[in-house]
Amino acid sequence: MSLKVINHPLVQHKLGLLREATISTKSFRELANELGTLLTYEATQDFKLEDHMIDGWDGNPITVKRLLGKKATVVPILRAGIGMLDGVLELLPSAKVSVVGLYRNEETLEPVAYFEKFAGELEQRTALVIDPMLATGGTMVATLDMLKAKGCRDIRVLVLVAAPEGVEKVSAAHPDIPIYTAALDDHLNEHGYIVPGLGDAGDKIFGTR
Ligand SMILES: O=P(O)(O)OC[C@H]1O[C@H](OP(=O)(O)OP(=O)(O)O)[C@H](O)[C@@H]1O
Ligand SMILES: O=c1cc[nH]c(=O)[nH]1
Ligand SMILES: [Mg+2]
Repeated sequence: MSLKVINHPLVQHKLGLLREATISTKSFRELANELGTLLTYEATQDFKLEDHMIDGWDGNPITVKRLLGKKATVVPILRAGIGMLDGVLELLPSAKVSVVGLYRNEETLEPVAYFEKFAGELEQRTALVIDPMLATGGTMVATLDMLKAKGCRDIRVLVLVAAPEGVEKVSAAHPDIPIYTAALDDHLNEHGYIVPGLGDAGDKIFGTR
């Protein structure tokens, strides 16, 4: 299993603000995006660099670093993943966006897929899959299955909060894929919600609660 809980003070502070019961839609959106940026910083630590020659300020050539060829795609899982997208694109402004739509059946907790539109050349891209919540893990496993079926091999998962049940399910199905999260929470309640969690992230981001 490759689970990386990001204990950076800024991440933990913002996560604490996000858990507040009376948080406004505006604040939830801002914090979800800011955490998306910070998780992206962590999840791209192994991106490769190459040397590149440029003209420096004084007219002399200098060697600088630049990201090596391999391209990225950000994969928000509708709806709630959209709430982290702007934050991720802050650091990867040229990344293509591959959108998948899945919702969780409220009774069975099984994922239902209803949309997919992937960027091209997925086999050459690093995919950052974003969703605020990893609960039972059904939605994430279905998304990772879809990405691998399209040829994508380098995939990272970025979630704001993960439940142990979800981490186990994803790790069992896709042991090669690292999970970056701000928190590994305690458990799922009888409705499949993460405790302490955030509540319904989609409703909070879209103001539909
Ligand atoms: O790990 P799981 O048990 O599969 O649950 C996690 C999924 O549930 C939520 O989406 P939801 O079904 O509420 O859809 P929404 O984003 O449209 O609100 C959440 O954003 C994840 O996608
Ligand atoms: O805790 C949870 C679980 C699934 N979806 C959410 O939005 N929150
Ligand atoms: Mg929801």
